[in-house]
Amino acid sequence: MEKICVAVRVRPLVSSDSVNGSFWKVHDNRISLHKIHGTPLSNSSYAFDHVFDESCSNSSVYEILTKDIILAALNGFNGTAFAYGQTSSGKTFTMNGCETDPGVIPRAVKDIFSKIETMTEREFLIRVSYMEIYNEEINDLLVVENQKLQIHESLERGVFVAGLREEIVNNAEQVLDLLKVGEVNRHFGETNMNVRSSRSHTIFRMVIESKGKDSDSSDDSSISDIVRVSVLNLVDLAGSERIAKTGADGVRLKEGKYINKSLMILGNVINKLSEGSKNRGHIPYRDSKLTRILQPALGGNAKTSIICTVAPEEDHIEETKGTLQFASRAKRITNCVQVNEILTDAALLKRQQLEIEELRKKLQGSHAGVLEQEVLKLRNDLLKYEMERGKLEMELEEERKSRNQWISEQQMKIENSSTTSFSVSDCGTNDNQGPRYLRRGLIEEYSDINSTSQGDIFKSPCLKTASAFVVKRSRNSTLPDSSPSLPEAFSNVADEDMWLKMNNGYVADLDSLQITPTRNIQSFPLSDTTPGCISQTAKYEREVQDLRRQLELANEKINELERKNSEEVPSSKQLLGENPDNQQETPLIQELPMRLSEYVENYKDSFEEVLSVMQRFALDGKVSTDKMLSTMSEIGANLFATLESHFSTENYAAIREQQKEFHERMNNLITSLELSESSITGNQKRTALCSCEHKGSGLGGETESAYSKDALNERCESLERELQLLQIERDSLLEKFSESSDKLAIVSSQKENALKDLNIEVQRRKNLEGEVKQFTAAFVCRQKSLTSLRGDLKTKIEKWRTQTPISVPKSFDGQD
Ligand SMILES: Nc1ncnc2c1ncn2[C@@H]1O[C@H](COP(=O)(O)OP(=O)(O)OP(=O)(O)O)[C@@H](O)[C@H]1O
Repeated sequence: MEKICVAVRVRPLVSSDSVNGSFWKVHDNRISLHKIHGTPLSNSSYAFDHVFDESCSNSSVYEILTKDIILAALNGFNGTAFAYGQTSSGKTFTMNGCETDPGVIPRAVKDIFSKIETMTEREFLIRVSYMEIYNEEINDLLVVENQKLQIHESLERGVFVAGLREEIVNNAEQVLDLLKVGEVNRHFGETNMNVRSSRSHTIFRMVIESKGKDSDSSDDSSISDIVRVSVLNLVDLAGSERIAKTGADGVRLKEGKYINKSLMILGNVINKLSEGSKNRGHIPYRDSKLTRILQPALGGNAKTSIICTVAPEEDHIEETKGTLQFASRAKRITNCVQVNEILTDAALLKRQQLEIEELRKKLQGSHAGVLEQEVLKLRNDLLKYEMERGKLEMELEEERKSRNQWISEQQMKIENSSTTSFSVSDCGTNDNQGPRYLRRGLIEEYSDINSTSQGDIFKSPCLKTASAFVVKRSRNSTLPDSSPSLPEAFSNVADEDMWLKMNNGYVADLDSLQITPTRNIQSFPLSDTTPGCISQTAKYEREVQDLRRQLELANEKINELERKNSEEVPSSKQLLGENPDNQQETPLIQELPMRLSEYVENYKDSFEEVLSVMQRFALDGKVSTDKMLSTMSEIGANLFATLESHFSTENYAAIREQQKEFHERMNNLITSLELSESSITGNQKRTALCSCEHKGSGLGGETESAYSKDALNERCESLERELQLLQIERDSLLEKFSESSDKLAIVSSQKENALKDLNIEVQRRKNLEGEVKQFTAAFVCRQKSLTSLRGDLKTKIEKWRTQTPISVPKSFDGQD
């Protein structure tokens, strides 16, 4: 922001008006109105940037006031210097000067060219135009025909006078010559106040274009393609005038009115501008052509200096005061000054290339490629981990399956072992003399038992229970003498198993039987330190012992019944013998023990076969406890039915009642046994699970499995841990992948934007190239037409010279 530089210049006294001398005194940059004898008047002192007194030369005015603006114009700043003041105050003298003291304009012209010569690093193109605003019409002072030109405005050129001739000049002389031409065409008129009064506002304009000279360096060349374009306006305004003083009439009066009107509008513009940006409101630039053309100089982009010329005479005090007030207001105006640079097509192209290069660098700088590679690597890693994870999951699944299978097998075994824990009396003897033998067995299914011939099945109440042992009579073999005798009872099942293990399954007491263990002897852990396991096992053992006791009681009952039965048989026989109706049954009753014995003997093998089948089914897991029990009940019922058919006596009816009662009791006992078994089974399952989970708790044949199960568990846990780690790693990778994807998306969008910009720039470049071609073609065409016109003009001049006796002025000679 830069304030307008305002100076006041006091014209020397004109001889005819200088009787009373100057009423204005100049001191430094202050001008004051004095009385005739030098007494200062109040409220009549004005200060400005510069005040030039009467003795000041044009040289000083130029040097102090306008030289900087002129030189700034060479560096790309717009500049305006104009003279304002009443008529005959010395404006034209200041701007144009005289031969002995050239004014601002000729000095500026000379200075510009002399300065250009020193600025060897740049090359200049200077165009000059000269116009006047006469009666509010714009005339071209360099081309007489160009009258009443119009003002236009465009983005590229701003406000400009269309059709105004602009001469390209190479030196000061050329310009001065043009000035002379303009002076010839300018409107002057004689008034009472000035014999050569300017009747128009003149604007001498120099358009200075410059650019750095070409250099080898690419950077310098890009700078050199930046063209500075500045407009220097040197304005000589027409002076305000009072009609009464000037005595103007007719044309002069009309001129005067236009002059005053335009000056008044200029004053208004200055007033508005001096009010500051907040209060200025609308600036009436368009109210006159003068203000319109000077718009950039007034509050716009230009360095502006105003020289206000005043007449020192007493007669012009009021006009001088008006001028000083105008100057005071102008002093408050601030312009926004900046270098005007435009880009040539080449510069534009180079700048675009630079921008493209910058975009490329930006793209490279964004590490898009690196990120893409990183993302690719992460994707590969992720894929690899996913594959590994899948593999591990499959392995884990297999491990789980095998573990579950193992556990179910173990549970099944445990269940089987528990569901068949009941006692069996030795069915292989019919003399009731054999030892009571407590045994646990494995019986699960008896699916084919029904298909077996019922007649071949040993139908005995004893078969309600089953043994895990194949019991065979070793008819032709003798047991070793060293066979141990079976203890009456075991404290627990483990002891029992241990005993069997140690004695290879042979029992000396069962001298007529060979007992072969058909299962792996399974035991429950003695060394199980798990409290839950201990308690469960102990409970289980207690329940088993209770059941054993109950069964022993039941067996005793059965024995007793059988004994009673045998005692009753003689009396029955007696009864049968006395009763002739029963004669047919007597031999049967008499033969009963023998036949029963035979019966038992005959079906012994069948019974063993049944047991064998049951044993096999049990081992194959085909027999359920329910089915086994129901089959046994059926066998028992058949046996009773057989006995009933043989002993249909009243006594036997009582025995039968007792047997029925026994049968019911047995059923009840079996029911309670089943309930206890299911309870035990549940406990055993839990016990087994506890045992499995407890490291090192396996015993006997199961120890290895237990250890392998532990290993499996450890392996599973390890795999699960690895899986968790992999999942964490995978999540981390996914997170990284997500972040990278986000970055990639951003970079991609940047890349897309950059590419879009690139395309736009390329398109712009193409358009510009097209425009350059068009302009070049138009320029060539124009040059051709110019050459043609010059040729015609030359011909005409030659013709004119030859035809007219008047000598043609030299200035029209030649190319001009
Ligand atoms: N500083 C000066 N030194 C010597 N003579 C001057 C000076 N200023 C003006 N004059 C003379 O005063 C006369 C009027 O000056 P000039 O024509 O420059 O006034 P003007 O302001 O341009 O008038 P107008 O507005 O009517 O054109 C001229 O004869 C001029 O030579």
